[in-house]
Amino acid sequence: MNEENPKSILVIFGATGDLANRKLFPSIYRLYKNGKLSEDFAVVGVARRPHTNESFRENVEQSVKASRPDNEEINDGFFSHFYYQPFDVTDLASYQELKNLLERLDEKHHTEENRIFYLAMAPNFFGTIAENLKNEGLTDTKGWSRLVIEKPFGHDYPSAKQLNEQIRQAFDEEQIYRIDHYLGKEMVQNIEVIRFANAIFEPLWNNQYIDNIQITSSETLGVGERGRYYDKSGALRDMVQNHMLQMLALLAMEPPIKLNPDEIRSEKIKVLRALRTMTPDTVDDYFVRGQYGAGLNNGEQVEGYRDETAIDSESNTETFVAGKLLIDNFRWAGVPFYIRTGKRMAAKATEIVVQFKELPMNLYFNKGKDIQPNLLVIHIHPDEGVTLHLNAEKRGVGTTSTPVKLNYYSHNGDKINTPEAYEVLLYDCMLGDSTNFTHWDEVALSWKFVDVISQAWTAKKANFPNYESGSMGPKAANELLENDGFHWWSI
Ligand SMILES: NC(=O)C1=CN([C@@H]2O[C@H](COP(=O)(O)OP(=O)(O)OC[C@H]3O[C@@H](n4cnc5c(N)ncnc54)[C@H](OP(=O)(O)O)[C@@H]3O)[C@@H](O)[C@H]2O)C=CC1
Ligand SMILES: O=C1O[C@H](COP(=O)(O)O)[C@@H](O)[C@H](O)[C@H]1O
Repeated sequence: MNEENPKSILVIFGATGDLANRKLFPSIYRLYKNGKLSEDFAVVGVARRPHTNESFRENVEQSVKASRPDNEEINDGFFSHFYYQPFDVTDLASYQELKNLLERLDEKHHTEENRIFYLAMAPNFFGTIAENLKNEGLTDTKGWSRLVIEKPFGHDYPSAKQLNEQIRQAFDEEQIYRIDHYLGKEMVQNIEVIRFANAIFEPLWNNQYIDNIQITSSETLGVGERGRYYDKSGALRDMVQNHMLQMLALLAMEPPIKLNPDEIRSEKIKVLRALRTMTPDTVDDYFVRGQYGAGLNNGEQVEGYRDETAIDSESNTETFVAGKLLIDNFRWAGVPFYIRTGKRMAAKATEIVVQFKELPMNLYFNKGKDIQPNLLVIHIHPDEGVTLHLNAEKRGVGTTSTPVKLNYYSHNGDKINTPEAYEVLLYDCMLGDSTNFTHWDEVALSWKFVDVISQAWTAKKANFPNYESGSMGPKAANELLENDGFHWWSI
């Protein structure tokens, strides 16, 4: 295999759906345009709707064009790699037809019988598709076969375990690529580089020098069209179980002995194992839940969660979570990791703030007044970069200090050239690099941590709604930090 230009057929189950159209087709195009796909590739879309290759290619073209604001000319050759097969995943006959098609395309596109099966479909189909692919011989090729699975991977630990066992009947762990799109974000991948490639941070990266770490992922959008899924999920399962815990693990893990998937995972897993587990009685001391009411979103009046489409008018589902997590190991004992995520908040931003401890004694500057703590801010989205907050002399005012910021932005505002998370992850999968996908052990530990909290919350009805749309969440989320003498740094 050519490492730079992998040869494979990508089969997208759910090719007429939202994810395929908004994320996958534009990402495949970017890989093509950036020279990361060889000419030896094919994409086969499958779903029930009756498309021909031509009408499917028109759809792909529309979706790619919608993602390119600059009206650029798109080479027609790109679309000629796309094929469509009407397919019902529950009908075994469809798999034989697909097998025949893939064999023909292998010949035509020289794809060496390498296959990626991307399940962009409702999760209740994941197990069935995996089993049928194996039983009908689609994975029995001279090349490699990989399975990409979208979230949610289960609803809790028992359902995730059951799903995993079903999939493992057909695919080995090394063939399974569980997507967490946050792991494809440039600045999430940068966490390791910032930590392990800078002599100035790693010696300070522990409970002697760090006061607390804050991870915020706030959204301005509400639940939108996804009410049916979301009302059964909530922010804890939708964001905390996966994205938030993954970012925490990257921030807290020990340096891996090698930068390979197994070593990195093994360090992340140790962090998840060291998380202090909640009990039903302690959940309220460490976690805050919220649900948005009506309010303002970008200056416009918006309705509350319970009035949104497909949401129960008495829904107990949380659209906001804040939590204080403790990692009971040598490096992090006593350092709170605060997380917060929610919908319909004041800003769309994902940001990590590392707050360093104050100096033991302020000898010279701002005598008698507070000096600002040093902060390292990792901007994940929409800004991508790092800001270091320091104190410097206030010009011409002798021993008075003033806060200063050192900024590094990784893209110079040129968003179009920042790779999309899906583009990065698809390419990794084509290369067989599973570093930025979640291993079953990580998924299992994350569910076990989260399940205690969700069980406690299901058992006790909340007093919802408890935060206004357009705010930064319920008051209790601020109190969580204030009780420890901290506050959320604004994002
Ligand atoms: N959309 C997003 O931004 C995100 C989505 N995800 C996950 O990705 C997956 C897909 O989501 P999304 O694209 O939004 O879902 P959609 O509902 O938009 O798409 C579902 C797709 O499945 C196809 N489908 C449904 N039933 C069958 C069947 N029996 N046989 C064959 N095809 C079928 C549909 O096509 P047809 O009707 O033509 O059969 C459609 O292409 C889900 O697991 C979701 O949780 C994860 C993160 C973000
Ligand atoms: O996985 C999900 O993530 C999005 C937020 O992703 P981002 O890249 O825009 O930060 C969230 O809206 C969605 O509910 C959740 O399923």
